[in-house]
Amino acid sequence: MSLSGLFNARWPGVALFDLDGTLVDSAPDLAAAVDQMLEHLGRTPAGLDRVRDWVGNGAAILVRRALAGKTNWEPAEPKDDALFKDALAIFYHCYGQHNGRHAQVFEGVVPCLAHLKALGCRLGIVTNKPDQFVAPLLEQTGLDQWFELSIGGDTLAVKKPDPAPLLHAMEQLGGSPGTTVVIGDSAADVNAALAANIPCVAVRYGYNFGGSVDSLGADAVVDSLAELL
Ligand SMILES: O=C(O)COP(=O)(O)O
Ligand SMILES: [Mg+2]
Repeated sequence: MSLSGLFNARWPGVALFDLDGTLVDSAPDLAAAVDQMLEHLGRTPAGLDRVRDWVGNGAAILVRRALAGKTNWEPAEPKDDALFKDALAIFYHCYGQHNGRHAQVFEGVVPCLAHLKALGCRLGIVTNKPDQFVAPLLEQTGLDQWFELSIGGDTLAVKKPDPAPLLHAMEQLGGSPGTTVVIGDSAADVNAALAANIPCVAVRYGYNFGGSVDSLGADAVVDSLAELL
């Protein structure tokens, strides 16, 4: 379906946005916190380019990947559990200090949100970022004014790619699969949208674990949210 076809059939409806890698380039702050955690544990820092590829499945998996030094982390041995718990606690502490410091709203985001709002759409965020970091980041970046609802990584018992957070947000905002669109940057978003049977737009400028978003099965793929205008 064309982009305009996808949207004209749905608006005014509900738009559910991913946060990290879609609305906000938060990887510099996440990388600073991951590297501080690794250094605290006596390990070599991973650096922004690697950490960017580890973002999108929530903080626990980000920390697992950082400890393993790779995206496809192996399930931890039982002996690693204490290390993982320590590492996660250190990460939360460090990210609490870095969250929002260098984060930038991506180009095209604000005009898109303004346009959808003017059409009467109801806007929500569905992110895997831990709940406690979501509101501070939205306030810091000024994005809080646009959204009626945000679902964080621990609002429900499951995260994307499980469809439940999208379905929950859609229902809260009075939408249905026929009047809702998901906008995200990674396989977690596209797979959640496919499982929820909600159309999905993928952005190319985000993280997506270092891979291309073109073949994930999104209904449309864009280089900027300004293309949705
Ligand atoms: O914390 C993360 O993994 C990022 O979450 P998001 O891409 O779902 O916003
Ligand atoms: Mg994302």
